[in-house]
Amino acid sequence: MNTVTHDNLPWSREEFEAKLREKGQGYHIYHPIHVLMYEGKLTKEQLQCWVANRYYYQIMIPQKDAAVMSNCPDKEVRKGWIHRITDHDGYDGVEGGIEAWLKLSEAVGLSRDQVTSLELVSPGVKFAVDAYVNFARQRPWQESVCSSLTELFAPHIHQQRISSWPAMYPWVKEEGFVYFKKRLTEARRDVEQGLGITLDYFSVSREMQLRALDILQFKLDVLWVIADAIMLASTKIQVEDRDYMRQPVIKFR
Ligand SMILES: O=C(O)c1cc(C(=O)O)c2c(n1)C(=O)C(=O)c1cc(C(=O)O)[nH]c1-2
Repeated sequence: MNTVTHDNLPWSREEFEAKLREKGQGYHIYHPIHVLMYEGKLTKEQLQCWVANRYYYQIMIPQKDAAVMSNCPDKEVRKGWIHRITDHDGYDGVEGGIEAWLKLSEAVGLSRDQVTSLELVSPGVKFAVDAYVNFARQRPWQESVCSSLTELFAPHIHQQRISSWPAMYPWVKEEGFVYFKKRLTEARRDVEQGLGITLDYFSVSREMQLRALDILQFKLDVLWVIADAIMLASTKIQVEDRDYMRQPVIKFR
């Protein structure tokens, strides 16, 4: 029989939320590629590589959210969740995030065709993004909701780009910032619903709360691996005296 001790009682909602927020220490804002980006140290080709690869994340997010909804029998939750799909896809003549990302692509000097063909997407990015979508397809919807909570930390990274890019990358056209500005409000609103569901569902036991922290770690890992893969795809690699020169933006297909 399990013994109930102080150590395995569930944390209070406040303590649990604080534990979730502490996970922000592992957010991809601290990944070298994002630090270099913020400091203005990426070349034009490297920034283009990041934009082209991140497009794959952008287009898969609505499919991920449709998977969450398809697993969720609760009408009220679905009513709150559905706008995540229209935020990205757009509706009734209103442009969504995917279109805004394509404008960002053009603002950094890429063509739409180059980006929408996905020919610049590295296999590592594809694997990582697909792992996130498959998680949402296969796991209970409350777990998928929890996995979206990296958005707790996203406004900070969007704000960093809005603040630093105009000075660091003055050649990026103004329209490029629309996406990041849009996400500032959208992410804050999304996280309210996601956090409420997570605190309710996982607070029944310490074991469940620890499971939530593991799920959030999985998502942090997805984002970290995406950043790793993009960094590798955009870096000149030298090993000993051999020069593994890759094109700044490489074609995989
Ligand atoms: O640019 C970023 O660093 C970043 C991070 C994240 C995130 O933390 O998952 C998202 C986004 N952007 C984003 O734009 C977005 O629409 C989004 C949706 C989700 C999600 O898990 O449902 N994360 C993110």
